[in-house]
Amino acid sequence: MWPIGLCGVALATIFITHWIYKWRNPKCNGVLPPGSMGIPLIGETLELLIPSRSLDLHPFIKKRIKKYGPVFRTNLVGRPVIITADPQLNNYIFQQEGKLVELWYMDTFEKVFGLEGEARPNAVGHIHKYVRGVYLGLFGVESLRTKLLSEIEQTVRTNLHTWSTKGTIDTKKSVASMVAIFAAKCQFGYDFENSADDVTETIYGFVHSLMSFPLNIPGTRFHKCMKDKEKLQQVIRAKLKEKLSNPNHQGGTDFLDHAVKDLNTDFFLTEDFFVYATIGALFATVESISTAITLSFKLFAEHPWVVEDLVAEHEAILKRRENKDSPLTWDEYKSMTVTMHVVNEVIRLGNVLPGIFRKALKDIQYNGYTIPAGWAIMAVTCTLQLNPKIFKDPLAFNPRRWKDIDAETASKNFMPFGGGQRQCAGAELAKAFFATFLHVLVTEYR
Ligand code: HEM
Repeated sequence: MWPIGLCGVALATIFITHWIYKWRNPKCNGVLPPGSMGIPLIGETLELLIPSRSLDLHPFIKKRIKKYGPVFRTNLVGRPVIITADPQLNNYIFQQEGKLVELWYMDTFEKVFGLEGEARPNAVGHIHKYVRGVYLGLFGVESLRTKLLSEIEQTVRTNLHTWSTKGTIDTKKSVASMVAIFAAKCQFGYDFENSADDVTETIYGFVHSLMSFPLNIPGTRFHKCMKDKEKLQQVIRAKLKEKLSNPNHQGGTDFLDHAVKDLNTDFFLTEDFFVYATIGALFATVESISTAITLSFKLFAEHPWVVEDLVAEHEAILKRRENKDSPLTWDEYKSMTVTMHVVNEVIRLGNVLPGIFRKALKDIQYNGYTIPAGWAIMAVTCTLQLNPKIFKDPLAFNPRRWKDIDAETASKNFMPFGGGQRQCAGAELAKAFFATFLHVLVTEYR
């Protein structure tokens, strides 16, 4: 019996050793960038998930750039990944959409946002064209000018008033709820004031817990996130059904109104597609804007002179108005130079999107290294924004620096909204929301 047992143990040891060797030395038709694949199954995920309390690059990335250079390999949640903080390679990758690379999200995100199959909302080609067109129509400059700017102002005024009646607020949660009220209204027609159910709590729960370890068992943060997502799906689906069953439905301007008009007119335009795309838009809006505004509170507390600059600009706007109580106009918004410098500076330091993900469709050669087909690529663009040659003393919060940065330098060295075909479709909305928030804050409150 003993010899058989020993043989079994020996075979298992050989198998495991071979498996670990293959894990650490993945196959490649060339030379892989340097790096480590971490421990089997989870790779180096845990280190990246530890939140960073600094405005600097995440320690996971910083440590590895120092050790391996700006392009290195790793493994995240069981996926081989190339991380690049090399601006030249990043730009090249953004231009290769649909050719050498395609959009890719972590497997968790794929499940959460329905990014699987031929009809996924993040597909390339005409699906992307349709989705992008809808987003830009809903949140682009024209929509902001004619409709959304005043809706943002109203939402901000109501929420700031509520905050002012409380002793203290949890900033991130309160800002996220404020953005969620606006987003739910303009994306799926949810009327917060006249609804019994508070969907903003559900949106916050979903958004807040998504960046956690994807372990879906009761008691985990991720499990709560999935429960909130299911509830959100039900609310959006019910809203869609309500619109579809209303024979008198007049074409409105939210995401679901597009669904009513376009449902089943192409193979991908299903109910599921619209529900997932709405959830994706909610996440993109709430998480990004609330992170930036929350950070601004901390930075303002440490730099009161920035608030003084803002007050001067906004009081001048009020002075120029005939009626001080009239709503913010598009021309006034467009005149906010100091405010836009503050918005840029907070977003520069905010690192709102730590990485942009793609998947290599073919082997990619770069500087003697090969990125193998099938591997994920995480492009880290915030190294550009922290480049001391362009942004002197890069970790200092100094909105006045933007006075000396011309448009061309900014376009090459400031890419918080990404680049290429996938450049952020909500950038104008994010800036307008932030600026309107600052307008109400500094003119009405101390
Ligand atoms: C400070 C705020 C924001 C930042 C820093 C930001 C950043 C980004 C970045 C870097 C990308 C490119 C992703 C990629 O290439 O894979 C992106 C794409 C996108 N963002 Fe934003 N975003 C912000 C706010 C918003 C808002 C408010 C929305 C509202 C809907 C939004 C919607 C989108 C969409 C739909 C895309 C995909 C565009 C496409 O694939 O054509 N973002 N964003």
